[in-house]
Amino acid sequence: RIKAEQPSFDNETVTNGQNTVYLSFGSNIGDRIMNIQEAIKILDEHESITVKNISSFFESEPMYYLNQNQFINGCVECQTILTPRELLKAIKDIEYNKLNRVKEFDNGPRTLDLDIIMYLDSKGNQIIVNEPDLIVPHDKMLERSFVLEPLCELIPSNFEHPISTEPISKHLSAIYERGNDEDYLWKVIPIPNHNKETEKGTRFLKFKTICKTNEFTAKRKRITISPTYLMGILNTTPDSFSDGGKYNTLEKQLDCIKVMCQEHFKLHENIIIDVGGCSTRPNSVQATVEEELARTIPIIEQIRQCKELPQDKIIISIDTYRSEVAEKAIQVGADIINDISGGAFDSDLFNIISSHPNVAYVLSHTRGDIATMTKLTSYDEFTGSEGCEFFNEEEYTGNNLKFIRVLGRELATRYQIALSKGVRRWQIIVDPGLGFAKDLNSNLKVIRELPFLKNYSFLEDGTNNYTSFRNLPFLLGPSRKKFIGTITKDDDAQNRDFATGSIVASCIGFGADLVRVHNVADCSKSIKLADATYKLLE
Ligand SMILES: Nc1nc2ncc(COP(=O)(O)O)nc2c(=O)[nH]1
Ligand SMILES: Nc1nc2ncc(COP(=O)(O)O)nc2c(=O)[nH]1
Repeated sequence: RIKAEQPSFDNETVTNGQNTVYLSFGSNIGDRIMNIQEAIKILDEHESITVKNISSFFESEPMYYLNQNQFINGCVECQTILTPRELLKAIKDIEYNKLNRVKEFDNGPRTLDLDIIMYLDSKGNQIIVNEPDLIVPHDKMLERSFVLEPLCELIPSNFEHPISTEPISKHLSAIYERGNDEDYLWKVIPIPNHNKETEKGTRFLKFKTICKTNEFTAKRKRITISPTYLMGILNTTPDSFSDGGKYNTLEKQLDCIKVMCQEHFKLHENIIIDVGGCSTRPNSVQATVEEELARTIPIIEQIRQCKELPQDKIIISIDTYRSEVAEKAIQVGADIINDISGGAFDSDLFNIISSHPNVAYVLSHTRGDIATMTKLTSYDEFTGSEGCEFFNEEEYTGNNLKFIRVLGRELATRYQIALSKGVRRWQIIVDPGLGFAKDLNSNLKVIRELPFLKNYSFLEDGTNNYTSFRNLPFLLGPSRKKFIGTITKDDDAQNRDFATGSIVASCIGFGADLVRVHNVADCSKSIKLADATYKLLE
């Protein structure tokens, strides 16, 4: 336990301006996600507290007292004029009076636990408090991956602990170096639960990342060891380049889905079905909203009403950039909004996503629009705000990663816009947009340099706007795309399935967490093989 020296804050700076505080939250009773979302809402509504940033959600094994439920943990960054003592009173009020927490014993189960982790005054100085019932920074934080992992999503990797003066990211690496399995967390993305009989609350997309030391180079790197999710494409558009509208009736679509699932569940636990009613092929004619709704809503309803399908294993995404289609699809049972435009084609889309905090959102990279994207393939210039990039722990200004730095910064800009509209980090899956505003070489770099993109973070000059892709799952959609046909000399998209199986394995080898494919039966096997090879999953 770290004993802080004497309290070193003068009331002046703490009470005269917006202080930045990092809180950790945990819940392991009842609907854990709802408890946490409710607590964050109450925090933000408090007249003297503003929520600025929230980490992902993590599921973790209980520490200290092991005979209890797994926790959902995370961290939240707030601005407040409250002193540390006043803040403690406010969060205890939220725990005990607003969320009716009953504390049976120390380290025991709780509906909600909020702790002050760090407190910086309006000038950015760390405030140290060392009183019997209030120790800041939290005296156990450095032994808790369930605090440091989410916290490292919110602070630059060179952010130091005020007492150890070591970067907090180094303390987290030290925990992982101990190699205790219970220190590794599941990153969870809440999605709706449609099976009323089972537990209420949410289902999750789950991802587990560990730090492995390369036995030859002794370098440590983060690798995901959880199974890759397959997103199977259901094109309901007559002109989609790969299916030519052979699923143009509800019955045919439902039959296709039953076959898709039957094959897939031989090898995998669940499936994501991506329903698309408006082609996003470059230069394709865009369906009207009415056409898109007519092609997608009925089949989503049919899937959700089909008793033969195991509802809790079926996750539905809607491939749309339109807010009206997204809203309607969510109402009839979609779990994920898969938007190729990064929220750029419909200014109301982010509002829809933020009004459904338990629906996941695929934040994709593209440029321009369907008609212009093929011309916008130069990555020599930075667009958007000035700032610096980090990869892993180091600030990076090298030139050889220019493509990834430009791509990362454009994705970070869209990410910041999404958050400014109320979308939460815990909802986001990132897609670097294979085939969208990228030439052949750029598409191959997206795959080859994926590890850098997954470790990318960006600090905007002169602000605290820090965007880290740490723990955000990456979706790649290479299936039957032109860049494959160019290399394999297959002009007809229908002949690219074998090649797609190969490139899917490469995507997983470089760290893809989800892959979007047409041929589910074949790619199911490619994924299983790639997971066994790269993710140590036999
Ligand atoms: N995984 C996990 N284990 C835990 N064990 C004890 C406490 C008690 O924490 P406290 O010392 O802040 O009351 N909190 C957690 C928690 O949030 N997550
Ligand atoms: N998330 C995501 N969604 C997508 N939707 C359509 C297409 C265009 O390909 P298609 O016409 O074969 O569906 N590609 C993607 C993609 O790469 N990622």
